[in-house]
Amino acid sequence: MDPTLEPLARSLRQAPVVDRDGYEYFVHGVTDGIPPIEPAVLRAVADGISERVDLETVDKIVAPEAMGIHHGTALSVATDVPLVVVRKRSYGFPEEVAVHQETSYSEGELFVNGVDAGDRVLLVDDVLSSGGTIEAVCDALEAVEAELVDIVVVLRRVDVDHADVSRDVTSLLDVRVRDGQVEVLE
Ligand SMILES: O=P(O)(O)OC[C@H]1O[C@H](OP(=O)(O)OP(=O)(O)O)[C@H](O)[C@@H]1O
Ligand SMILES: Nc1ncnc2[nH]cnc12
Repeated sequence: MDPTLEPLARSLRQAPVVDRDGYEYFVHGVTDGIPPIEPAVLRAVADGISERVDLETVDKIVAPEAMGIHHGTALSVATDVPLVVVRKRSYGFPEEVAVHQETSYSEGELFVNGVDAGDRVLLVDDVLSSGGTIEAVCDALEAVEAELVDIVVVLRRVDVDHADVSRDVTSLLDVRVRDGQVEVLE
């Protein structure tokens, strides 16, 4: 494992796991903003993404609300690449693209504004579970004719079926929940 990600891995192993209608949901600063996320972990995530993607080739970082925002922000501050937040609220702008989002435990609408045709985009999110969120945002980016440079998530759940994810997704760490605890794969 990337040694800079060791503190993140250690804290993940301590994360409480709660039941959301049968879905084992872990609660961690990366995915929930609670317990508090250490600045060193935020930096390690931003550094980890920067090491895996050539940010020189990216015009905009796109992050879905809510839990993509702190990672997108840390990366934007570190790289000077502008950040676009995909919102769960419509603004009614003529160029707005709405897509349906289905996660492992919820569904709703997502609204993309602020991405233009030809923009080279890096999509960043906290966690890939079913992949419904990533797929929905990618569909919206395709609709506005943005160029998707890469998709990076901090965590990929390998214990949830994401067979329907049609794009390559890079993760900093792969995790699963076993016996009520988060396991980090080496
Ligand atoms: O791979 P998936 O099954 O789509 O799950 C991953 C998504 O679920 C969570 O978002 P959620 O919409 O729950 O909202 P939040 O970020 O506001 O907590 C998380 O932040 C990801 O965006
Ligand atoms: N906080 C979380 N824990 C586990 N799986 C998730 N999928 C989306 N958010 C998650």
